[in-house]
This record gives sequence, C-alpha cells and structure tokens, in this order.
Amino acid sequence: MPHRFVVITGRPGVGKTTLFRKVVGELRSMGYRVEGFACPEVRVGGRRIGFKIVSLDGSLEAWLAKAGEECDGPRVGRYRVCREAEDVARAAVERALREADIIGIDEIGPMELKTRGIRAAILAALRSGKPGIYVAHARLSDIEILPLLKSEGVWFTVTVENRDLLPPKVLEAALEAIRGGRR
Ligand SMILES: Nc1ncnc2c1ncn2[C@@H]1O[C@H](COP(=O)(O)OP(=O)(O)OP(=O)(O)O)[C@@H](O)[C@H]1O
Repeated sequence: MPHRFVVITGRPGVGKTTLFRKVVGELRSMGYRVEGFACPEVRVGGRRIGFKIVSLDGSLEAWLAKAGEECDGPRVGRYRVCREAEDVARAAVERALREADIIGIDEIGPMELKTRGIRAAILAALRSGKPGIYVAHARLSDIEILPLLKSEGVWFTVTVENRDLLPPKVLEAALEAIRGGRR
C-alpha cells in the first residue's frame, strides 16, 4: 500500500525543522500547495522565551507557549501553553484541508498535544485522507496519533550523519504520498 504520510523525527536540535523547510520549499518550487503550521521558537538575547504557531502561508500567527505565567494553558516544562494557538491551528488545518496538495505540520510534540484544539486539528488532518509531511517529537506516544503515523507513514530519523543526505529522499517520499493521494 502506498504511504500517505512522510514523518520526520530525531533528537532535539538535530535538524528536523531545517529538513522540513527544505522539502516544503522544494515542493512549492515544483508548484505544489503545502499548507499547515509550524511552531518556531522565539529567542530574545539568546534566551528562549517561548514558541509561536504560524500558518505555513504566513498569514496567521499566535503564541503557542511562553515561559512564565503569562499564558493560562497547560504547563510544559517552564512554559505555559497559550490558548490563542488553537485558533491558528484550526484555521491553518481547515485551509490545508480545502486547498493543499499536501498538509505540513512542524511539529507534533508535547506542547501541541497538550492543547485540546491543536490536537484535534492534527487528528483532523491525519484522518482527512490528505497526504501530509509531519515532524514528530522523538518521544511521541499519543495513543491515537502515533498509530496513524505508524500505519500510514514512511519514517525518517534525522541524525547528524544523514541530515545532508535526507532532503532528496524525503522529497521523493512526499511526492509519492501526493501521487498516491490522487489515485
Ligand atoms: N544539515 C545541516 N547542516 C548544518 N547545520 C544544520 C543542519 N540542519 C540543521 N542544522 C542546524 O542545527 C540547528 C538545529 O536545527 P533545527 O532547528 O532544524 O533542528 P530541530 O531538530 O528541528 O530542533 P528542535 O528539536 O529544537 O525542533 C540549527 O542551528 C540549524 O541551523
């Protein structure tokens, strides 16, 4: 059976986001529409103060989590999740379901999954039948999301040794997922 998803995983800081961005850029330059969201960290003076959630087309943005007590969502380490992030996740996935050739989400991790609305948006994306490229946290253990990614995904584990070799392989897997989705 052809795979529906491409899953990028690996230890923190190894290069998952860099790989995701490269492949999304390549897909776009080939004319494919990639929609979804990413969760970049925000640093001030070298110190990480939180994470944002940004739709892949750049039109929607909110805080996903902030250090300290400013947001009132669930706590993850020294951060608290910001509930406004749910609206961006939901709207970005809705747009992706309507318009994308392939859904892109970076990443599926503890902060995203502790927020009910974001988890629901991720599940809607996975269950929609659309192809997707997903960055998965190395310790992802969600009892609904992990089985879907396992059964329908081809997985790439990024390491320092392979990270420069992976972009064309991941791109090819994403193209196969898109072609499979059109059958
Ligand atoms: N192929 C590469 N060659 C050299 N440096 C790289 C490569 N890929 C990533 N890096 C560097 O490693 C750092 C972490 O990269 P990146 O943010 O992509 O990792 P990540 O696995 O997504 O991290 P996180 O787990 O925090 O989300 C960045 O400074 C990036 O520039």
